[in-house]
Amino acid sequence: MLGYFGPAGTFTHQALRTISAEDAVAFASVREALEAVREGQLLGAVVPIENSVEGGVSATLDELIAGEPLAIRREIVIAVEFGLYVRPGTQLHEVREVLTHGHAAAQCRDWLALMVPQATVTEAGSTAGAAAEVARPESRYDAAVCARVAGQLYGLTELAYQIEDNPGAVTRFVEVGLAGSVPERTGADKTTLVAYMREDHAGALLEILEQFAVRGVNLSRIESRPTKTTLGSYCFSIDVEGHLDDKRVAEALEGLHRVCPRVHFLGSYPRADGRRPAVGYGSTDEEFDAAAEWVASLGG
Ligand SMILES: O=C(O)C(=O)Cc1ccccc1
Repeated sequence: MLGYFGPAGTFTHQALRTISAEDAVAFASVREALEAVREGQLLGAVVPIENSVEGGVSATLDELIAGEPLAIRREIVIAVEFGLYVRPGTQLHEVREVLTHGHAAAQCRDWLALMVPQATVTEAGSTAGAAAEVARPESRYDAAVCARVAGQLYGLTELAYQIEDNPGAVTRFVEVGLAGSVPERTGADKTTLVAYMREDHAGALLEILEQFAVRGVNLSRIESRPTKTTLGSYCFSIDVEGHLDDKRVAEALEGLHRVCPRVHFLGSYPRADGRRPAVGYGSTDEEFDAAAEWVASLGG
């Protein structure tokens, strides 16, 4: 069975529904969902990882870095549209307390400031959790910013829809399982990894980037995250275009292993958009093989 960052009605739940119609278990936090995968209670879990407006979801990136190895085996990208939902009867001018997930608040900041300037916005665990809370008659919160399905599910009234400041925003979710088997290469894949930087070393970040650049590997995301040991100590969470079975990617990983004190491989998996990377000259598998054969032949 799969788990997801819930409760029912979250955007993560919607993402999960695009890949599975079977029953799934909701968890109140990304940590709890991933912990259940680590403990073997679930086949996998769907969690948010990146938003086109807000960037990486730090709770997920941090959880993937910490603890027992987990691996991403699929990505799901969905459009996110938000609405403002209240208990039946509440009018817009009566909304004083808004509850929602931090990413939703950030994506609707301008609209909320303009349309409910009198309101205070409080962060909830999730958008659907906020809707469930607002649905309680005695709740101190007047409105939730959430998906339309969540508003409906918890019996709320829609005061406004598509209140996001950046129309067309998408969120990327990943299905995570125990590390071990890597999905087969499709030719349109992504690989996620975490590289730790050598400390007190000039050019350490450049050294990491070089490993990809010289092998023609394009990056689709790179974010620094604190290692949580000392102030100023960082690692990099990176998505690259390609699969572990692509020679250029495998060689880049070997290079990282030589120049970084620690590298975590977090999975190779098919891209949601099916886009194949443009592999520049000198970076195809055939060219890597031909080069290796040539070097092997030199000794006679
Ligand atoms: O709270 C939710 O519904 C989530 O799944 C997390 C989230 C919040 C805002 C945008 C995308 C995902």
